Amino acid sequence: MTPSEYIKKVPKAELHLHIEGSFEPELMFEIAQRNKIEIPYESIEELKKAYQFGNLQDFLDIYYAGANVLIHEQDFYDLTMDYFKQCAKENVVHAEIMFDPQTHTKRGVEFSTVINGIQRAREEAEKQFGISSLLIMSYLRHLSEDDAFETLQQSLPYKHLIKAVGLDSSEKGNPPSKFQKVFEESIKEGYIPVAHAGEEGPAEYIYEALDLLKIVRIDHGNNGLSDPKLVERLVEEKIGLTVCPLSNTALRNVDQINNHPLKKMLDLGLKVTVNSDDPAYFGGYITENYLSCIDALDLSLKNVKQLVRNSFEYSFLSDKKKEEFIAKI
Ligand code: HPA
Ligand SMILES: [Zn+2]
Repeated sequence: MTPSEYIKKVPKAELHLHIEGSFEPELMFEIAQRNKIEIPYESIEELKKAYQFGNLQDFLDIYYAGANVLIHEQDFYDLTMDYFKQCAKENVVHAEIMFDPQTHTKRGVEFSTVINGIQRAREEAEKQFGISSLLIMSYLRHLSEDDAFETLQQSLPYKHLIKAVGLDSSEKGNPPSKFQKVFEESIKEGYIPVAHAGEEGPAEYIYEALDLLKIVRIDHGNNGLSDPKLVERLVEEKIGLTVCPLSNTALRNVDQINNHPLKKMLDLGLKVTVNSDDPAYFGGYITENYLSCIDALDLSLKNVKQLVRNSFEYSFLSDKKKEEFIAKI
């Protein structure tokens, strides 16, 4: 079997997916219409043409604007259900989904509206497709730590539905150290800590995420490669890295897919996984991310099997569940 044939069929897990980043233009237009919200594009085609990004901030501006049309519980259900339908098509059997409450609460949408819509879709996906999932509540790092504390408070009635906390949005100038206290408190509440680090920011931010936020998995982490001592530590401490190849090229953190460091990271013994990040904006869901790398980096079947295995190994599933899934790959 070729690596491409294998990846299309094998059951896999996705560990880095922003639900707001899976908002396809078709659904965005539909929801905008039913909520009577104007979007500044004439058509789906015109909107898609705007998806040209020079950096992370260019993307975030469009991503937050797109999320503006999400108002009702049903909107969050539809958004999440669309993602699960795609998972079912691609044989993604487990998904660890990030959501950004502040993107919505800042606009006056209740925390409960967001999480109830997402939760209903999770239950439906489990029932309809047998897909397992968990939630990572991500704090927006361009906002203040006090703001993140408020979000932590709002989440507490729903603690049983949320597995982990994350840190996303504009990385440069918003180091992990800014959120040390809220992560400490989040851990006390029982949330597992993860953070975006080393996507655009320096290796120093990865050290901060490890040492100050006590994170157990890093989202992206590419820029850690600039520091051999850090690489050694990440390997030794078995820190999972949720790498997102098509995101990296779309946001110009990597100039072209042929130069993506995924293979190098694997060869160094880093615990890398492949993920889609914001698939509606970056040109492909998880299978497409794998296929691009298989093609451009000439990944072997052994490489791809390792990546799929890592996607379960570095998930937040119980050891028993991990074993059950890994037995099927
Ligand atoms: O790729 C990303 N990076 C940082 N923050 C984000 N929020 C959504 N997607 C991203
Ligand atoms: Zn991300």
